[in-house]
Amino acid sequence: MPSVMINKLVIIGVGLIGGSFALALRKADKVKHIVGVGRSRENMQRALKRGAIDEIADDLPSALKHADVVLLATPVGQVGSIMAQISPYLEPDTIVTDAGSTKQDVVAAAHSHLAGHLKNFVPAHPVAGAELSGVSAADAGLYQSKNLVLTPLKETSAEAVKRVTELWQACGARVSEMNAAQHDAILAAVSHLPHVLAFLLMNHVSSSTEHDSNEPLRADDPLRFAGSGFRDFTRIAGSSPEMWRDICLANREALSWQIDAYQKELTALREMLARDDSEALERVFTSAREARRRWLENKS
Ligand SMILES: NC(=O)c1ccc[n+]([C@@H]2O[C@H](COP(=O)([O-])OP(=O)(O)OC[C@H]3O[C@@H](n4cnc5c(N)ncnc54)[C@H](O)[C@@H]3O)[C@@H](O)[C@H]2O)c1
Ligand SMILES: O=C(O)C(=O)C[C@]1(C(=O)O)C=C[C@@H](O)C=C1
Repeated sequence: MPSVMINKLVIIGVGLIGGSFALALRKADKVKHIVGVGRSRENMQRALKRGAIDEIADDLPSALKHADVVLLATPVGQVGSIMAQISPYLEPDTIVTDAGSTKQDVVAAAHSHLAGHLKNFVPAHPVAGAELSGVSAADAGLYQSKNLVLTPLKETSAEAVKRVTELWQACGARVSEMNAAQHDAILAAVSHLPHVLAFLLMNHVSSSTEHDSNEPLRADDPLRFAGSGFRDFTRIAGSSPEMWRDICLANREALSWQIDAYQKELTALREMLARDDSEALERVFTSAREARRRWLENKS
């Protein structure tokens, strides 16, 4: 792999994901100059200070001039309007990629707004992250040994896919490809449903306690007695509400399917309790424990 792979990288949305991409490529010595485009001046100053970017963009036309690669790393609900804004200023050879957690919506937005640029558009999703947001949480090691899924369009050129693959590999990621619908169906099960469950469990337990959110927990508040199991299950309820609003709406069909299927599992378990069915309960828990053991052994 050549050492410097890109002269000018533009990151639109320099938060956890965009900032980590920048820091990882810098660490690997693969990029010369990084320009950040942001919404909050404060976060962009932080990105400069952390060394994630070299320059805060003054305007899109000058940011995009001579750009080799543009990464869209804002919440997915913003992606369509950003594509429409950048489209007039993209140079023919500039590769555009993204990091959105959903892919069918991003692909549809590209068809609407980047129609003349599809051969250089490479949709991507790093399956790595945290419940933290903003560039302060960015980490050069975030993508190490993590999955990165590409969902190229039929128009995307093999050369553009190769270049984006090399960039993510330089960040330490394991790159694979699938189509956008398959991606969204899989991620609904392993990422979107778990986040919804964590948010709802947190609300369910805390709303039953009815205290002022600024006051310390009351002596009889159930949350005072929540242990590490509750903490592990709800870690991801600390995630960005804006980001998860956009993900849930973008992938509503696959997510709704998962919610219905999960609801059936809950109903079945509720019936086992009602009929005092200890064998069925133990069977459910055993098969879950086995499935988790197999997953951890095989995921490497
Ligand atoms: N957090 C994760 O675990 C994770 C993992 C994989 C992919 N993703 C995806 O990556 C993307 C970014 O997520 P994140 O965790 O880095 O979020 P983040 O909140 O840390 O960063 C997003 C940044 O985008 C900026 N922004 C928002 N709208 C903008 C606009 N219109 N123009 C310019 N900047 C704008 C925000 O100010 C923020 O700095 C999302 O699409 C998300 O679905 C997140
Ligand atoms: O580790 C976390 O906190 C995450 O939520 C990361 C996580 C996930 O695994 O669900 C969240 C959303 C992304 O699109 C990819 C990764």
